[in-house]
Amino acid sequence: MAKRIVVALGGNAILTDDPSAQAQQAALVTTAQQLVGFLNDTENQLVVTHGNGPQVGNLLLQQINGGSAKNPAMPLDTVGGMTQGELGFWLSNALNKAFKAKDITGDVATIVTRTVVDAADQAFQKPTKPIGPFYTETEFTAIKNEHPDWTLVEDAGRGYRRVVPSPKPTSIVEANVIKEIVANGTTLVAAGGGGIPVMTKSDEFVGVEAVIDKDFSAAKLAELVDADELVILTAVKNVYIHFNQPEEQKLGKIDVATAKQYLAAGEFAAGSMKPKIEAAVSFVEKTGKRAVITSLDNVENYINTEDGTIIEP
Ligand SMILES: Nc1ncnc2c1ncn2[C@@H]1O[C@H](COP(=O)(O)OP(=O)(O)O)[C@@H](O)[C@H]1O
Ligand SMILES: NC(=O)OP(=O)(O)O
Repeated sequence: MAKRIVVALGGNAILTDDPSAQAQQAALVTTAQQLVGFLNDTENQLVVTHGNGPQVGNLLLQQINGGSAKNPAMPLDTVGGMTQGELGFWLSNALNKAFKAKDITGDVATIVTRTVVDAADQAFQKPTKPIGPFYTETEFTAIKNEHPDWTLVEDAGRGYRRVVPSPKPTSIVEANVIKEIVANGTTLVAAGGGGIPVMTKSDEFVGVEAVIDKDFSAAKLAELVDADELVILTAVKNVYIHFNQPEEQKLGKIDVATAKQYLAAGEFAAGSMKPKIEAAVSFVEKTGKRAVITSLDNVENYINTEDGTIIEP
């Protein structure tokens, strides 16, 4: 049966060890070859969202370091929009290439997307979203002096990283347009980097300096475009409980109540698997449809065998 699918792409879909434009585009070519598996059923409709944490942080640094009075650094929301263009361009090219290789007809497009957030969101008081590069201890000290207003955190023994507020999406401005376009069979890249955060002020949209979690935006978008399935693609084929412990246990098909129990029991790491489960739970509860968490490498296998972590109503 034909499905409308919203996919959220994790960092490993785009960025390898090499942050050059060439390497990121090469990674996306492979990613797109895997993504088009979702179009094996030619009636399926596909919307792809993606992260932008490394890209938005890197681009912001280029702005700050290269800025001048005549060529000022742009604010974070605008830089987020710039990464939608950057990654949407690369991903559109990669999808067109994969379509050609598999004789898939249809158009590909990227839509600059604004995601509405709430000014009262507590996330503005506590930055949590890592962006840009990792810093060594020495770099950390220098950067703290240079940018005393930045919040930097230690990230799982891998170094220090700047963090910015990551409010929850309450709505997506372009959702109706996205729904209309995807319903007509165009494969869309949308809400990249979680969407550009905006608030409404006096009936106008204004940008907000934040980076929204793409898994939450994907869930919100999937809900608003009446998707049949939310697919969150990351580096692991399955979600685990007791992850990385001797008694770790792979999760296959589970119901949403069980997912919520595991969430409450603290089974999923904050900043990595927890937001994915929360996003999946939100979509399943709001729509009665299912959400899937699996790896890019497993897309074909998931489509054929339903192997992966599936959260059902
Ligand atoms: N309970 C868990 N089950 C599976 N993976 C987990 C779990 N907790 C943390 N992880 C880690 O979370 C990672 C996914 O989060 P992250 O790398 O932030 O996602 P993204 O793909 O969006 O960049 C997995 O690759 C895995 O290493
Ligand atoms: N915006 C966002 O969630 O980006 P990452 O997935 O790259 O952190």
